[in-house]
Formats: sequence, structure tokens, C-alpha cells
Amino acid sequence: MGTALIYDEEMTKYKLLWVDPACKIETPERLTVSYEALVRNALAERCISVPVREATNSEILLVHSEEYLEAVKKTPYMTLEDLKEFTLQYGDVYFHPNIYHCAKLAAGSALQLVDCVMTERVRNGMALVRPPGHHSQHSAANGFCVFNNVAIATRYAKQKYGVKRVLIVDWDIHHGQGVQYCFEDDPSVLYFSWHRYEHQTFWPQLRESDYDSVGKEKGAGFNINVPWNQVGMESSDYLSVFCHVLLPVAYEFCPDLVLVCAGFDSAIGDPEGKMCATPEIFAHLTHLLMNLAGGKLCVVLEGGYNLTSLAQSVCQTVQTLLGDPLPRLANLSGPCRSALESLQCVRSAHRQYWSCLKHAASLPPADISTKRIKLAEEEAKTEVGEEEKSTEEKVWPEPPKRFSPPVRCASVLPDDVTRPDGCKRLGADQDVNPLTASKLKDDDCDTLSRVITLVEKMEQNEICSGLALVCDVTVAMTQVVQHLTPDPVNRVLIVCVGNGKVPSHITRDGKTLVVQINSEETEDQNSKYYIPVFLKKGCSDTSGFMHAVFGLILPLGYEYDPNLVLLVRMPDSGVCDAVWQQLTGLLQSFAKGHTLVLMQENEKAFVGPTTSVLLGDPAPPLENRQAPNTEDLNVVERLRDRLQVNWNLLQTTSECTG
Ligand SMILES: NCCCNCCCCCC(O)(O)C(F)(F)F
Ligand SMILES: [Zn+2]
Repeated sequence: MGTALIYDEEMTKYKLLWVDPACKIETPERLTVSYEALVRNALAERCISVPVREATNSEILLVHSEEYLEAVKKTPYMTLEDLKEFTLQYGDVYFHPNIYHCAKLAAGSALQLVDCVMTERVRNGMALVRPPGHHSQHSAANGFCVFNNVAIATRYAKQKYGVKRVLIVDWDIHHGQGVQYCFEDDPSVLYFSWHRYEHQTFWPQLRESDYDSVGKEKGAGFNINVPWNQVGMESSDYLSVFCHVLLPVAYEFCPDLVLVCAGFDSAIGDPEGKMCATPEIFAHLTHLLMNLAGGKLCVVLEGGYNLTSLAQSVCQTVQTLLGDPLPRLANLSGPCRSALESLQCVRSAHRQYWSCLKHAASLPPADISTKRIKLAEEEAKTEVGEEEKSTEEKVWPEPPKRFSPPVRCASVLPDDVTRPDGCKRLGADQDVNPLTASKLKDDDCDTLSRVITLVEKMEQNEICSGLALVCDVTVAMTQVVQHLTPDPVNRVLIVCVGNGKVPSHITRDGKTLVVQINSEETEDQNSKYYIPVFLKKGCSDTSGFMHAVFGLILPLGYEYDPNLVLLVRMPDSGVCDAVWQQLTGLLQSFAKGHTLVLMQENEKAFVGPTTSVLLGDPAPPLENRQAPNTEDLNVVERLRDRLQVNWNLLQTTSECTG
């Protein structure tokens, strides 16, 4: 199934007709540069073009009041003076004779996207729209927004398709208060937003945008606000929040549909956000959401005002929706202190609602609140100065080209195992280069030499990922590590699922990081590069396993930044199919998707499910909703406490930073 792209140049046909410094950044060019970049990068042609349509009255009334709709309906016939007058009743927004038409198209585009995802005409998709939506409210336009596109799409999906649980991820740098007001008492809609806040001194300066707005009544716990109290946040800060807040909760929530309020003013160079995360980050944020809801993902444009980073970020997002390998994120530095404070506050505020957070640290020391008040006073004083300070032009490298290797997935299988379609069999000897064959001394040497050849072709980017059935995974793992070209930049992340002895020499050179999830306590080889994760109930405990994936494996993987990932399924691991597929999918975040899966010969039943994920299909949703086993949560938390000295992305509290 493909990726939908919804865009129509009609939505460029409105603009600001008078002087208003607050609104001048919201221009038609935002849409044209985004679409033209998709065309220029040959991404638009790979998408399924879905036409826009106008949202109907009844669809708009799913969220907005009749009075408001009737008022907006009059704007096409207003004079310039009337439009200015009409605008005055709302904040930071402008009207235009054609904006009502465009607002109906923007909302209708989101509905078209929901339709083609829910009817499985496409797997996922993106709608390039303006005006944006996440600030508009029941009876008010606000912050460039007229109708709340994503809120309408959410209500529409529930009404028309009986969707039970919707996750809304708002990565725009402004708080989508309109969405929060819409669903704050609704436990069927989980709204997650991060936003520049600076202790309530940044627009829209709402008290209810802080981390302690967790939702109301039955909706308590289903509203997650992550306030950024400083500018300059980077990719590390964003990934920390995804790994330690959003993903664990999202997987526990188990949504049937995921909608993204995709604002790109959270990218580097944006005059509003003043953050420092490069456009590649959106490739990863998108990918990390793609294994939820069976891949049903609808991305709807919100903000984004630096035309260069906006266009690059839109391309990064669409290219990931299309299934292309992700770019590596270079030298992640770990979250800054302010981000850790926000992270700790959010986790503690939601500890009582989500079993994955029940071990979260308590609220940070009291001085945080007094500091907040002092800071807010200072900020208020410098507010004027802030505006005058010249915004130094940010520069960043163009995101690298993400081309797909000619072979997406290759396999080394015993002759009697059928090769899954789409997966190329690595031929017998003709493919093997004689040099490696001779070096191998092992009864399984034919298979092993083909595995080595497979790895060599991955290193040469001829093959993206691979899967091999071998007679002994430990031997195969050791051979692969030994045969990697001794290139100093070669770093291998090895994820071992299940019990079994991992040869200790394998981790000595520091060029190999091993994380082993098992159910037996191994002697505590406390080397930085061998991390045993002991789960009492072993790999069969879905919640504990996924807790280790989000809390340990993903942060470690991002910080380690390997150029190859070995996913090893130890004999009798007991890991269930769906969890195995989720892990396979998530590990493609690293090494540009160069994942080699090693399994024992007798596990041929897992060849199909594993290959489908390596080929880019979404992993099926995890049905589990039971709380994780307490001891296992403790284990992961204790392990994280111990390791975070060496691995910054494991941090979740601000105490530990010096
Ligand atoms: N210095 C100019 C102050 C502008 N203050 C209003 C900001 C509105 C942000 C709108 C948005 O980006 O959140 C949306 F996604 F809705 F478009
Ligand atoms: Zn925004």
C-alpha cells in the first residue's frame, strides 16, 4: 500500500491584506515551497495524489459552533474594512475573502486523508494545507487557524469508522490549545504536544499549556503537554521525550489511528520556534510513529515559517512515509538540563495514569517553581529587548540524500525454506567471494560465508537489510563481527533476544555494543558495552520487553549511532511474534536501515513476519494492555540509573546532570 499526498494550489490563494507584524509570517509561499520541494526531489510522483474537497457544514460542526460557522461564512463578501473589523475579535489571525474557501479545503483535505487510510486505499499520507488548524476553537479563530483540521478529522474518524482510540501527536512548536480544549475530557483521544513555553512567557502564554494540564474528569491522563522552557532544543531533546514519554504511553494506549499536527516551526532556523533540531529529525519522529495503529498514520501540516527548513522537513517526513531508509543522526549530545526538567515534570504528572510511568521520579525539587516565577519576572522585563535582538541567521547542512539500495532485503536460507516474496535470496556460491569462504572454518561454513557476503553487500549499500537462518546464531554473530572491515568507524549494535552466552571478547573493542534481553541473571559483566537486561518473566512479557525497548534500546541505539545492527534471536527466546516485529521495525531507526537478523534454522516460521517488516510493512499492533511486571520495570529503571552516567540519552531526571 502506498502513501497519499493531498495538495491543491487553491490553498495558496489567500494572504495578509494589511500590516500586522504578528501575522506576516503566514504566507502562501509556505505551501508552494513545500510542494515544489516534493516535486523536485521526485517524492510527489511516488505518492498517490488524492484530490482535496471542501469540508461540509456538518463536518465543520463536529468541532465548531453554528454561530462561529455562520460568522465565517460571511467573510467572502466583506470589504477590506469589514475583514479588519471581523478579525479584531480574534487573536493573531487574519481573514481574507478566500480564506473561508481555503479553510474548508484544509479541513476537507484532512478528511480525505482519513478516508483513504481508513479504507486502506493507502497505508499513510500527508496533507499540505493552509490555513492551519490546531489553535482554532469551538467559536473562535486563533493563531492563523480558522477550522481545527485535525480535531475535525478525529471526530470524523470516530463517527464514520468507529475508531475507538485516536492518538494526536502535535510536534508544532506552539501549543495546540484548540485541540486540547476539544478532547481534554475524552479518554478516547490522547493528545500529545510539545511547545515553546518559557514559563508561560511565550505565545499563547496559557497556564493550561503547562505539564500539569493532564486532562479533565474521564480524560485525566489523556492530555500530555511538554513545555520547552528554553529555546535551542535539539534532536536529542526531542528523541528523549519520544523515548521516555510519548512512545511508552502511546503503546500502552494502543491507538487505532494516529494523526500528526505536523508543524515544522520546531525545526532549526524557524523565527517562531528558535529551536535547533535539524530537518532529519522529522524522518525519525515519523518512523517512530509508523508501527502504531498498524501503520495508519495521517500527517497534516500546521506551522513552519523558515521556507528552507520547512521544505526540507516536509521532504524528510514524506520520504519516511514512503518507507525509505532513515538518515543517521550524527553526534547526539543528550538532553539539556531544561529538557530534563520538563521530562521529569511530565513523567511525574502522568505517573498515576500510565503503568509505564509508575516508576517515574517524583516532581523535581521545589525550587523549580520559585525559579519559574523568578524567570518569568525576568523574562517579562526583557520581553521587549528579546524582540529587538537581531535573529542571527541559522545555517545547517542540507540533509543527506536517502537513496534506497537496489535490494531492500536479502536472505540466506536453507534450500528447503521458501524465500518470502520481495526478499532476494543471496545466491549460493556464485555470490560468495572466495576470500571469505576460505577464511571460515566451520561445518556451517557455506551458510556463514553467505552471511558474510550479505554483510559486505550491506556495507557497500547494495543491500539494505538481511535475514539469515543459521545452525548457531552465536557462532554466526561472532563471525560477522570478526569479518567486519576493521574500519575505525565501524560500530555494530547487537540486540540479543533471549538467553544464551554472548562471547565476552565480542564487546572488548568498544566497536560493538551488545544489549541482551534475557530471563537469567548473567554475572554482572559491568562493561559499558555489554548490557544484560534481565526480565523475570523473560521475553514473553510484552510490557516489560517494550519498556526495555523504549527506555534502553532506543536511547542507547541513538547515542551509539551504529553503522550496522545485528538482531539476534537466541534459541527458545520465547519472544512473541508481534513484539519481535515491533523491535525489528524500531531498530530500522539506526544504521540507515542496515539490519541483519540472525535466527536458528528451526525458527523458519518467523521468516515471513520478519521479512515483511524488513521490507517496510508496519508491525501489527501489540494487543497487550496489561501493566508491566513490577520487578521488570524496576530492573530497567535501576539499569538506566546505573548506565546513564555513560549514556546521556538514558537520563530522565534533571538531578543527575552536573
Ligand atoms: N512573532 C509573531 C507572533 C505570532 N504569534 C502567533 C503564532 C501562531 C502560530 C501558528 C502555528 O504555527 O502554531 C500554526 F501551526 F497554527 F500555524
Ligand atoms: Zn506553530
